[in-house]
Amino acid sequence: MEILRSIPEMKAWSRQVRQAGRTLGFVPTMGALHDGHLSLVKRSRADCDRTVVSIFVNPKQFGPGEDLDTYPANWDADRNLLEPLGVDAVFLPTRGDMYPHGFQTTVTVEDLTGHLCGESRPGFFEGVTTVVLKLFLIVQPDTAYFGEKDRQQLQVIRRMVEDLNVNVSVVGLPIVRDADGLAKSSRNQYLNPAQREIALSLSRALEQARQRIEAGETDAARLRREIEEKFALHAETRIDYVSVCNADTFEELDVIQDNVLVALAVFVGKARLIDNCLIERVPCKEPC
Ligand SMILES: Nc1ncnc2c1ncn2[C@@H]1O[C@H](COP(=O)(O)OP(=O)(O)OP(=O)(O)O)[C@@H](O)[C@H]1O
Ligand SMILES: CC(C)(CO)[C@@H](O)C(=O)[O-]
Ligand code: BAL
Repeated sequence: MEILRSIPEMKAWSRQVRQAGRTLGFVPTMGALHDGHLSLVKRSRADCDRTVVSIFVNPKQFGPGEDLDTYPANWDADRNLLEPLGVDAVFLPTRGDMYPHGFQTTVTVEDLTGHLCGESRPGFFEGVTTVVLKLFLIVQPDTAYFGEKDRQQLQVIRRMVEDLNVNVSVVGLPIVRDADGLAKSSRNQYLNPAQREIALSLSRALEQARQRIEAGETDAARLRREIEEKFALHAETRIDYVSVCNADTFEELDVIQDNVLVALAVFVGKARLIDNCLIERVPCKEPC
């Protein structure tokens, strides 16, 4: 497994892959890897001749007071997870190389970022799209892999790729969970055992919401309220948002309809956790 620490090294490696006529899959991450990341890597390995993973904790997507300085990092553990999977290269750029003195360009995707995480984390998606476009231009992959846990991020990146004619296919992959339902997340490392138990409320609330929708609930406001009430029970939780929205535009719904996303962001202790559930078809009210 090649360890590429500079942008010129990464570009040269990628050029060789392309010149040899091989396809290149890319998995961008912020490290502290878990089975969610590894599912993206495995899919890239299955689809592409070569796979590169980047690990870069991107300061531009963290707001003031967020956890940039404490974000979990463990390069040795990450390396031990990636090597046995047959990853060909890991790109580990430095902050100074990615954002040298004088850097002043930002990529903005407009409407899609006005909801959910974009609304509660101002500047977050500009940080994400700016770094992802930079990474795409440096790595020059054929295909890039992202998780549905960050569904809004996935759709924002798809929009950017479409709008800017970026020559990368974007693949979204399902949320990987622990056996008890908790969505894998690097920030789960912040949770103590009691908080981890409380964090299960996210996936449980989403599962109950799915059941309510499948049983015919159409009132989005009532469903939001029911979910919010579940979290009111826990002193250690603070809701960032509860959304019942269109899964592609992220506009809030009044009446639940096909392609609905129920999405949550909740602080458990200092960990801000997100999770979601997509329901493509809701039951018909009238005979259909
Ligand atoms: N549970 C998961 N299932 C599938 N993909 C995931 C999962 N968790 C993260 N990913 C994906 O891995 C990629 C890198 O994400 P990132 O490094 O931010 O990890 P994370 O666990 O989401 O971190 P955080 O705890 O900060 O939210 C993203 O495309 C993200 O959607
Ligand atoms: C896509 C990404 C690697 C950009 O920093 C990050 O937002 C993430 O890990 O989801
Ligand atoms: N997976 C999203 C990265 C972040 O929360 O900054």
